Amino acid sequence: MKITAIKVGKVRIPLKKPFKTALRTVYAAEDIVVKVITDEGVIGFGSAAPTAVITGDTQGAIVAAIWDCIAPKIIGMEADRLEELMAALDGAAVHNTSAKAAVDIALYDLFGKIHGLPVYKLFGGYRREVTTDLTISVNSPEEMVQDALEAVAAGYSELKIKVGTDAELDIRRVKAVRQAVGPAVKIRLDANQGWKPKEAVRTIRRMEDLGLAIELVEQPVAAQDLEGLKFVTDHVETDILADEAVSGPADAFRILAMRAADLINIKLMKAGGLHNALKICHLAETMGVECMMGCMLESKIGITAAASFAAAKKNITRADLDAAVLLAEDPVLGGVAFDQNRILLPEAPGFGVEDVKGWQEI
Ligand SMILES: C[C@H](N)C(=O)N[C@H](CCC(=O)O)C(=O)O
Ligand SMILES: [Mg+2]
Repeated sequence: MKITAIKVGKVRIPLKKPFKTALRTVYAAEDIVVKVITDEGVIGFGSAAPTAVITGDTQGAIVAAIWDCIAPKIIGMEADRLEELMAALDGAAVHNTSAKAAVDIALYDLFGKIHGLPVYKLFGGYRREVTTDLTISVNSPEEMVQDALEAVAAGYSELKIKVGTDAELDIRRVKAVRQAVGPAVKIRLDANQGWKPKEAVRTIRRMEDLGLAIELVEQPVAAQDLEGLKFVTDHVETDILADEAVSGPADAFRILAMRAADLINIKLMKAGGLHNALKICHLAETMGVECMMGCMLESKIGITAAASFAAAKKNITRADLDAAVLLAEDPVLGGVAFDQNRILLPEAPGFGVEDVKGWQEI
């Protein structure tokens, strides 16, 4: 079965409320949706989330990379020659990880559909469901307490609290949330690069002294500052998770070799898709480092792909795959189902994605 066409479109999905981090404020997910089509009419669906402040990829850049570099390589290839397809994808351009992720996701969806296998089984089938946290945007302590209480009432037992705008205020934010939700709720923090290394150590140690029981702190310092990240990891008790510091397997290798972080956050948009996520996961497992599966602000296509991978692999012990529930609408037909904090994997072939409502071809 040959790949005969790649179609690219976009879909804009408003958020239930603004999503605020130390890096950006977002009001809508602006997904790029890709359809890889075969001569027998089978369609693989993929998607990309333009997150320029993290990956450098804008909507325009993603579309251009697919049209100019990836599509000319992929069209005409056999749809089930995955190894050759992934080599073509990686060789099509350097960087451009979101464009590669969109096509990689579509190719795995296609492969699963051709062979009648859900992708979570294809990658190892370790679990049939994944538990996700819910992210609390960085706001005033009062607003964050309100959001945290609503999240717990909605069934979330793990909260990812955004911090990183002001270390003193961050301590008050986390203290207020901990007091409000009680000791049973797991709290992880994401500073999105907002602190300097010594400031991060001071802040995390203060939280430790206050007994705030923080499970982990994600990306406390600038993405490129690996020495700073290691300094923080070496000087606090709390686990440190590398996010923006790890895009692809080569970054993961460097961080693992340096022992610069205790945990790694894999995201398909940073890694360039599932085939590179697999390399990161196995590198980390080899070094005894567990991974979280994370996401950008993306539609249920990307979340289904990420959840399929998280479910498949034993070494992925945490999931931050809440993007689809932060959206006010769900235009994707098929894919994962949500039951409070549980993400249930589809048993349909591929990712079980059938169509996307409101998809506008570019
Ligand atoms: C949506 C997810 N829970 C999350 O927080 N991801 C962020 C980046 C998302 C974005 O800015 O689009 C992260 O882990 O840093
Ligand atoms: Mg993060």
